[in-house]
Amino acid sequence: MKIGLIKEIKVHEYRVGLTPDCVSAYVNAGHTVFVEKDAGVGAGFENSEYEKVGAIIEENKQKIFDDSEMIVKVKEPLPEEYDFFHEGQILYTYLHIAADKPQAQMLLEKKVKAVAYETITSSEGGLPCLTPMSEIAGRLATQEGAKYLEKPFGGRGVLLGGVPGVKRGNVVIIGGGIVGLNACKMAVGLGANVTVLDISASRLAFYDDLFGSKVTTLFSNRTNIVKAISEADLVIGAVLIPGATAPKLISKDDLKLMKKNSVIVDVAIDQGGCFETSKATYHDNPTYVVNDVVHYCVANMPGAVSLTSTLALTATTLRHGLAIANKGLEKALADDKHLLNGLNTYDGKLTNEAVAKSLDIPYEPVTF
Ligand SMILES: NC(=O)C1=CN([C@@H]2O[C@H](COP(=O)(O)OP(=O)(O)OC[C@H]3O[C@@H](n4cnc5c(N)ncnc54)[C@H](O)[C@@H]3O)[C@@H](O)[C@H]2O)C=CC1
Ligand SMILES: CC(=O)C(=O)O
Ligand SMILES: [Mg+2]
Repeated sequence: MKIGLIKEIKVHEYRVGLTPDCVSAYVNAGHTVFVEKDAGVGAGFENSEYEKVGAIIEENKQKIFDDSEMIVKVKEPLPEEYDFFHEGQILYTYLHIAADKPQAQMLLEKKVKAVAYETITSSEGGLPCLTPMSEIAGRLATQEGAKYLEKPFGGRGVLLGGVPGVKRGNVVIIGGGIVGLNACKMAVGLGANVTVLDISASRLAFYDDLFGSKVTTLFSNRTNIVKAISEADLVIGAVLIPGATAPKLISKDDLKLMKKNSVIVDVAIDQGGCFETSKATYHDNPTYVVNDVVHYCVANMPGAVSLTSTLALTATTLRHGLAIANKGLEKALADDKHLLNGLNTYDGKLTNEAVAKSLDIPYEPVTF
């Protein structure tokens, strides 16, 4: 198969969809890999390293799209990239289309066969190709939250760990999945007072077993959310209903209950965010203020730690990418229901139920 590796164009997105080691695996399996010039530079991989393992470096982005049967990326296509695609092309990347109707329409109109990393499942449960980025985003969420609590960055001037004689900061994590767990580990490590809210009793029990009295667990309901955020210095939004837009759990009015210059990090922003006031920001200007609450809503947080992220991401995406290349997409989907769960659009059909529901577009499952 002919595979095109595209350089990301999102603001301050430095990850790349394939490392030289990944390219080597494709080439050794008999595939041709076109690498857009400098695609890997932001993650520390030079063109020469790709060339050494057999990639063809190409400067002309349109030519790569024209010549490739499968495009491998990290982030969703941006509007400037829509015209590059051709009918029947395979796209293997994060899509997050539940909160991005124009992109969904483009993929449907162009009949792109789009496999989204974030809806691929596994036999052990969970979302294996989202997990590594959620681990990173969770850890970063606490790190960024701690930074924006600093006065020069607009925060209320609170050190999360406190010091002897002065109380610790309060961190509230809404959604205790992978992002939540990793945010929690970092917050506990910093010595903060941590509260985790989730709708899953078993998930809360897991936290209780893991952290004991270091973490307070609460059922995620209106009463508990309102009380928790009113006492918080840092609130981390980390809910997910796979494929769907995030539920809005905190309204603009609710922010008035929060402390002045407290901080929200809405990691769920790529699925639309779980705060009414969240809107996507970029690493070059990551925060804004609403009702005296600092909002950090970067939708590609892992892009900031591009080397760690690229190694973690590609370690999990390579297997399915190789299966698609080796068997052809249709056979790979027929053989693996977990990969089929990753399929979001095919031949003009929206093939993921949760995504279709969020977009109010008919769900048209496909079988192979
Ligand atoms: N901004 C960024 O750069 C990144 C964003 N993400 C996003 O972070 C979000 C979370 O991802 P994961 O932790 O991997 O998902 P996950 O599926 O592991 O965890 C989600 C958790 O939310 C809980 N939940 C669902 N509804 C809830 C509610 N009403 N109240 C409280 N909890 C609720 C679930 O029970 C689950 O435990 C996703 O939207 C994901 O795409 C992930 C990586 C990077
Ligand atoms: C998951 C995601 O959106 C990211 O890593 O950017
Ligand atoms: Mg994202």
